[in-house]
Parts: sequence; C-alpha cells; structure tokens
Amino acid sequence: MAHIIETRDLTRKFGSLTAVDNISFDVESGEIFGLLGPNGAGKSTTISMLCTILRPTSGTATVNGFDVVKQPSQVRKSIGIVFQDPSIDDKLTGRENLAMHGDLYGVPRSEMGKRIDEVLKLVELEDRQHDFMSTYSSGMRRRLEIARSLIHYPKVLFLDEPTIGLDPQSRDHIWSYIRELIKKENITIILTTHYMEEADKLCGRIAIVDHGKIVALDTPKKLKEELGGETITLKTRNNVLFLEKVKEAGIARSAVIAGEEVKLTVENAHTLLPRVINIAAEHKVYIESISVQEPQLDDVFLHYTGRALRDSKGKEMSAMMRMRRRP
Ligand SMILES: Nc1ncnc2c1ncn2[C@@H]1O[C@H](COP(=O)(O)OP(=O)(O)OP(=O)(O)O)[C@@H](O)[C@H]1O
Repeated sequence: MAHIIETRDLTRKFGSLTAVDNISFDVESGEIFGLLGPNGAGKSTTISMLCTILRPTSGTATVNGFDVVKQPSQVRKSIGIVFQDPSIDDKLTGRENLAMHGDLYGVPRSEMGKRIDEVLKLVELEDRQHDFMSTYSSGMRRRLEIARSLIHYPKVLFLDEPTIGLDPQSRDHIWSYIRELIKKENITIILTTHYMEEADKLCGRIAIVDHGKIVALDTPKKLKEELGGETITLKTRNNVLFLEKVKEAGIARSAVIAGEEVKLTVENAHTLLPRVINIAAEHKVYIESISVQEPQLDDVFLHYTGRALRDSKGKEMSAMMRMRRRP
C-alpha cells in the first residue's frame, strides 16, 4: 500500500453548501499530517468522512487501504478518534473507562491489562487510574481520551482540535504525548487545528484548508520558505486608510489587516521601510508600532486565504496571536 490515507476529489455537501470541495491528498505512514483552517473551513467534515461518520457526496477515500464507503467496518478497526466533544463516563474510573473501550473494540482479555498499562503510561495517568473521571481536570480528560483512542492499536489516529480549550501548560503536555506516540506506536496522526503554533510545532506536513478546499500543502518550513520575502507588521491609528494607500502604491506582494495590525509581505523590508513610513506621513496616519519578521505560518495563511485565521470559539486565539506577534 502506497499511502495510509488517500483521498480523491472528496466532496461533501449539506444542501446547497459545499463543506468539502473536491479535496485530494495522500498521507504517508508515520507522519503527523495537519489540517489547518478557520472555523467552518471543512476540517471536521473531512475527518468525519475519513472516519466513516459521514458519507461523501462524491469522490473517494481509503484509510489503511480500505474504502471508507465500501469497507467502513475495516476502516473503523484501523482508526482511533479523539473528537472535539467526547463523551466520557464520569461514573467510571480512568482504568474502567479504558477497559470498557477495549471491550467495545474487541481487545482480547488476555492483552487488555498490558495494553491499558501501556496507554496509561504514555499519557502519564498511572497515578490517577483508579480515580473517578469526574475528578479529572480538562487536560487529564483529554489525555485519557487519547489513551482510550489507542487501546485497540489503531494504525491511524484522528485528533480533532486536540488542545482546544486547554491552558498553555496542558497544551504543551498534549504536544509531547503526541510526539511520544509517533515514536513508540506504529501510528499515523491526522490532526485538525486552528492553532498556527500547534501546526507549526507538531506537523510534518500541513494542508491549509479554506472554504472546503486545500489552498496549500507542504511542510511548515517549505510553506514559509516558498512565501519568501519578509513581513512588515504595523499598528497604525487608521489601518484602513493606510492599507488602501499601500495597496495604491503597489509596493507589497500582499497587504492585509490582521486583527489590529496591518501586515505587508514584501521582497526586501529594509529598502522599503522608508517608503512605507512616507506613505503613512503623507496621509497623516500615525504609526504606533512597526516590526520586520521572517514569514511565519500565519503569514502563509494570510497569503493563501487573504485573511487572518480567526477563532470564533473564543478570544484565546487572538490573545495568543497578539502575544506571539509582540517582539
Ligand atoms: N451536519 C451539518 N449540516 C449542515 N451544515 C454543516 C453540518 N456540518 C458542518 N456543516 C457546515 O459545513 C461547513 C464546514 O464545517 P466543519 O465543521 O467541517 O468546519 P471546521 O473546519 O471543522 O470548523 P471548526 O474549526 O469550527 O470545527 C460549515 O459551514 C458548517 O456550518
């Protein structure tokens, strides 16, 4: 088998809305493959089709060599899933929860104890295994969900927003477990996220998804290199006017407003800086801050989609991005 996952022209419509629009990609065995995109881009719908939860409207997909429409039960045996809104039974202990899931997935009784020990160790929950789930923190729950999804030795693990709603420390923990997993288990991970940092740090390759289509697909490094040039980030008292005047001057490859800032992608920032400052001065736009950076993944996203990656689920993303952007 060439690839652990293959999709060809995969499409899913909901009435007149095309949530996933002719998506084709391959995933290599053993890689962490990221689907990155804003809310509503079609990431969960793509994963749901690969997990046989949703039927494609058209196109094909195989997982571990099995067709998602024609061989759904073989696909299900090959995969583990950690979804955004999981149901974990609070009345069970962590260990009981894993055993129940192992039973559901047909893990032989003779192997069960050993496997539960292994997955508990992987997410460092051995000490809490006999406590009721109701006493777990949200980070611990997410860790148990990951352990649970691995109980039947899946070939492919789908992680849908694995760190959403978690504090930065728990997020770091989850990232290190995911890296451990790749080392210790013979597994491939498909991860959806709208955290740029998560995609950048974890994924071998990233598909940027927007409006149901893949707009770019490569390693984070290559995506950034291909964008080339530099990014000038400015905060001004009149971003709209400033953007308009910069666009009129035709000096930037791309110019967009991202949150409270204007981002310009240019060939050579240092030769262009005086020009940029002059444009602001000519139109009496006060510049509050200005900085020059190598392109980041969010600049790649801006370049391909023409907009910033917003998080409609909360303010933490914009807060996090603002913090990251501060020099
Ligand atoms: N069951 C459904 N019925 C109708 N429309 C749906 C359904 N599920 C998803 N959609 C729509 O399909 C589009 C893609 O949604 P999807 O959940 O795949 O996006 P996403 O990229 O996973 O977003 P998020 O980051 O918010 O999870 C959205 O416009 C959404 O409203």
